[in-house]
Amino acid sequence: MANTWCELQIICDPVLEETVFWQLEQFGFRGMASEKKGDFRLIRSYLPSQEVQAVDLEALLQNLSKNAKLMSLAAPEIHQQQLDEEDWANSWKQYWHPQEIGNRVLINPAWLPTPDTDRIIIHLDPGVAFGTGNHQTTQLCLEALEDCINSDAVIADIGCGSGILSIGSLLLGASQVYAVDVDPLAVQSTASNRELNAIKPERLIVEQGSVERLVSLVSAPVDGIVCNILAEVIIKLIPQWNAITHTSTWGILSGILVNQAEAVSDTLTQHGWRVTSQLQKQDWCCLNIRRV
Ligand SMILES: C[S@@+](CC[C@H](N)C(=O)[O-])C[C@H]1O[C@@H](n2cnc3c(N)ncnc32)[C@H](O)[C@@H]1O
Repeated sequence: MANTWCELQIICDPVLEETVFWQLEQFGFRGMASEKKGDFRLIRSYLPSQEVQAVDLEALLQNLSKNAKLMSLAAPEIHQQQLDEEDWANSWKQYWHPQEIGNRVLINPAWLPTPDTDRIIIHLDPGVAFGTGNHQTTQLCLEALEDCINSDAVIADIGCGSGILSIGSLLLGASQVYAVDVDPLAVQSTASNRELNAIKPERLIVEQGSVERLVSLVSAPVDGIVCNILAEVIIKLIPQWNAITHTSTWGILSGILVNQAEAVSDTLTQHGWRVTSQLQKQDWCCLNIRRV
């Protein structure tokens, strides 16, 4: 007899999206996917039926309505259905499937079997954190990492999200990564993905915070920086980077729209960095940089 899955569909105000993700994760739901539905968001999430206890589900529904009420928003609309293994797999495939990135990396959702491939596999359960590999900015960073990483490199991942770039760096040959994120949920997600990829905690150190946290964390200047955050945030962080880098540290920056690249480049120049090359996917670009 096939396993069955519980699919929860939640239609809510976009403002509630993060709260809903958080609540679902607390309850143990996996693989959240969200899409636009008119002025609302439709969030789908899944849990094996045998793990669903009626009493917990009721508590989840009450929490979601309470949160909406506190923010004076309409209560989310919730639908639940059972899917058999095959239906679940089919519905899931629309949103999450193994994804090849660049020449060497494959992102595999944690709940799918490990594919037979020569590529480096990053096992990932992004939970609520950003970094599934679906976004162009993450893809650009992973592609750039393929060319930059040399063995023994120590790297700082600023804004680690799910930990995708930290884990990618280590699997591509880096010796150690210091990862930080201002969002505690991202820190949690990076730590659980570290475990999923059987990476020792001393090789991937993850803490809540930003560059100021790295200043006290790193024992020596890092060889590389990856930072996929929005351009305006990157511009604010650049002046702090000299405290954690040496004179030939390289960097990979994304989250930058093509028309923002010049402003980022100008700030880099003012602080002793230069752009060595630029990659682009649709409206997004990725800057390869080096300290001079
Ligand atoms: C676009 S996501 C990138 C996630 C992942 N590194 C990737 O490439 O897919 C940006 C992340 O940066 C974090 N963040 C935003 N501002 C930050 C800051 N000033 N310092 C550190 N992290 C920050 C966010 O919480 C978010 O997790």
